[in-house]
Amino acid sequence: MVSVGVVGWRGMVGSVLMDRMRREDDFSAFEPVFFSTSQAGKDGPEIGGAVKPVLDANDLEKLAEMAVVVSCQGGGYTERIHPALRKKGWSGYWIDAASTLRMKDNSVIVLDPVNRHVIDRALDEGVKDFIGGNCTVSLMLMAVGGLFARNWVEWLTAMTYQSASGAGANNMRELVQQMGVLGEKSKDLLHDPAATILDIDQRISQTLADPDFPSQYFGAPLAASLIPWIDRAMENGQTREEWKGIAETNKILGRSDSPIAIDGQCVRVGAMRCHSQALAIKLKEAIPLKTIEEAIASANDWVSVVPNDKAATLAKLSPAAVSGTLTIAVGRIRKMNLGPEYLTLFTVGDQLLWGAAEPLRRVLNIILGHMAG
Ligand SMILES: NC(=O)C1=CN([C@@H]2O[C@H](COP(=O)(O)OP(=O)(O)OC[C@H]3O[C@@H](n4cnc5c(N)ncnc54)[C@H](OP(=O)(O)O)[C@@H]3O)[C@@H](O)[C@H]2O)C=CC1
Ligand SMILES: N[C@@H](CC(=O)OP(=O)(O)O)C(=O)O
Repeated sequence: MVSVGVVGWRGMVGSVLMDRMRREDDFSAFEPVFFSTSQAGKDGPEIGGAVKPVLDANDLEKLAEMAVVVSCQGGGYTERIHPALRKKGWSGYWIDAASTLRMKDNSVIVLDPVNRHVIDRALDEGVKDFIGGNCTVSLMLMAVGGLFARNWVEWLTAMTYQSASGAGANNMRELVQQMGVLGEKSKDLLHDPAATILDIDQRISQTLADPDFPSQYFGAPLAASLIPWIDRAMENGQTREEWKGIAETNKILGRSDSPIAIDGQCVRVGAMRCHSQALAIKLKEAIPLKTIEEAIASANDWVSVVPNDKAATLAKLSPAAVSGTLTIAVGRIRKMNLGPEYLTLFTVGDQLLWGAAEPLRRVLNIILGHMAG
C-alpha cells in the first residue's frame, strides 16, 4: 500500500479533512502515517481498528519515506520542511492547504471539479506539488465555474462576506465569546419592557467600545459589526486576500498569461464557517438568464441554484443553511440595471469543506489513481 504522511490532522482544516476521509473510506486506499510537531510518540487516530504512534513532523528521514505527504500544518511548516525534503532528493507528492507554494511555477492549485484537465496534464508532466487554493477563490469557482468554462466572463467583482473560520480556530472562539459578552451586557434591558431600543443599542455600542471587549485575535469587534480587512496590505491598496482573487483564479483556470480581470472587497463578517460572496459579472454578450442558470447548475454535482424569491433565499442561501454541507448555494441570480450583459448573484459555501479540505482529499485520490497507472 502507498504510504501517505498526514501532517496537521489535529488542526481545524486537518480535522475536517480527517472527517471527510473517514466518511468516504479513503483510508482503505493507502497506508496513513500520522505526523505531529507536538504529539510524537503518542497514539495516533484509530484507522480501521488500528492505532499507531504519531511520528515527529520534523523528522525528514521519516517524511522522506512517504510516497505522498498531505499537510494542513500551516505556511511556516511548509516553508521549513518542503525545501528541506526536496533538497534531500525526495521526489514524492506534496499536497498542502497553505498558501506558501500556490504561486510557484512548479505547483498546481487544485480544484478538480474546475481544473481537472490542468491537474492531469501536470501529473503527466511530472509536477509533484499540488496546493489547495484560497478558500474564497475555490468557493467562487465552484459557484460560477460553468460561466468561466464557457468563456462568458469579461470581468468579475467579488464582494465577500467571509466567516471567522478563515482566520482560524481561535478566531471562531473569539466570535462566540464576543456574542456572549454582548448578550450578557444587554440582558437586563432585553428583559425590561420599559427599556427602549435606543437604550439597548447604546448599551451594545458601549460594550463594543469597551477596551476589555474580547478582540485579541481579530483586533476589533466582529459580532454586531464587521471588519473590511483580511490578510496584509498590497502596494496597490488591495489586501492580499483581494489580490488572491485575480492571481489564484487565473492560475487555477490556466489563464495566468491572459488573465481575466477580477477584483473586489474582502470583508470579515460574524458567520462561523461559511463564506458568502456577492458577485457582479460582465458577460461578453447578453446571454439569457435561463441559459446562465443552466450553465451554473450543470457545472458540478455540488452547486445548487436557489430560486430568486424570499422564501427560498431565507431557507437555502445563508451560512446557517449551508454550514457543514458540501452544497455550493447560488441564488439572487438576475441581470443588473447596468445593461443586459451585467449579471449579479449571491453564493454561499462552507469554507472548511470546499474552501479548504475537500480539494485536498480529492486530489490525493487523483494522485493515488495516477500512481496506480
Ligand atoms: N482556516 C481556514 O479556513 C483555512 C486554512 N488554510 C490553511 O490551512 C493551514 C491550517 O490552517 P488551520 O487548520 O486553521 O490551522 P490550525 O491552527 O487549526 O492547526 C494547525 C496545527 O496547529 C497545531 N495545534 C496547536 N494547538 C492545537 C490544538 N489545540 N488543537 C489542534 N491543533 C493544534 C497542530 O499541529 P501539531 O499536531 O503539530 O501540534 C495543527 O496541525 C494553514 O496554512 C491555513 O492557511 C487554508 C484554507 C482555509
Ligand atoms: N484567507 C482566508 C482563509 C484562507 O483560505 O487562507 P489562505 O489563502 O492563506 O490559505 C480567510 O481569511 O478567510
